[in-house]
Amino acid sequence: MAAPIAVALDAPDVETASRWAAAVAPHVSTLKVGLELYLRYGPAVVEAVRGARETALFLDLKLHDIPATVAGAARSVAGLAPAFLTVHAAGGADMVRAAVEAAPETRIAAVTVLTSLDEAALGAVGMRGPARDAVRRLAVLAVEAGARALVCSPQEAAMVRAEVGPDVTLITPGVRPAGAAQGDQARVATPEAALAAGADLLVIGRPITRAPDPGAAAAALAAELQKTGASPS
Ligand SMILES: O=c1ccn([C@@H]2O[C@H](COP(=O)(O)O)[C@@H](O)[C@H]2O)c(=O)[nH]1
Repeated sequence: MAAPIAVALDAPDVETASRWAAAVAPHVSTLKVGLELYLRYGPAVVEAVRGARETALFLDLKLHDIPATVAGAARSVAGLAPAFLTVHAAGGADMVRAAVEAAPETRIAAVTVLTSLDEAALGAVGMRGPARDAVRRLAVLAVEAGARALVCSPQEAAMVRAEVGPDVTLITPGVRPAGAAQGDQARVATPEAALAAGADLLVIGRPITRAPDPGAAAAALAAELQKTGASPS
C-alpha cells in the first residue's frame, strides 16, 4: 500500500512538477498542487500532474474570503475532483460551511494555524496565547461547520485528534525526517512522530523534491514508515 504521504509539488514549472509526480507516485498516496503551480497554470496543471495515475489529488489553495466568494471558488475547482481542498479556518464558520456545501464530493480541509508560525509570529499578528490553543479553537469551529479534514502541525495532532474524534482526516505539514533542513517550518516533527500522534496524511515537500533523486527519497521514506510499523502495509 502507498505510504500516507502527500508530496508537495511546489515547482516553478509544470515540467518539473510532472517529473516529480511521475517519480514519487508509485510510493505515496497523494500528490499536492499548491499556489505556486495553480496560480501560474490553472486547472491544466492538475490534469498534467495527475496523468492517468490512481494517486489522490490534494488542491492546496487555502481559500480565505467572504463566504459567497469562497463558495464560488470551491465550485470552480470542484470539477477537477480533488480529494482535498484547503480553506483557512480563520475565515470563520460561515465561510467553511460555504465551501463544504459548494463542493460536496471534496473533503474540505480547514487549515488551523500555519506550520510556519511560531509563538512570536502568532503574537505579532495579534493571536495571544499558545499556538495549540488557537489550533484547538479553529479545529472545533471548522469541524462544527462541516469540514471533514483539518490541517495542523504534527505537534498538535494528538490534541486535535482527542478533540475532534476518529472520523476527521488529520493532515500534517511541518514534517521533517531526522536530519532534514527545517527551512521556514516552525512547528515540526518526524514522519514517525506525526503518525504516532494520530496524523492520517503527512505533507512532505522539499525533503523529497529537493533530494537528488525524489523517487528514491519517497521510496525510502515509505519503506522506513512501513518498517517502523507507522504506516499500513
Ligand atoms: O500549515 C501549513 C499548510 C500548508 N503547508 C504546505 O505544505 C507544504 C510543505 O512543504 P515543505 O517543503 O515540506 O515544507 C507546502 O506546500 C506548504 O504550502 C504548510 O507547510 N503548512
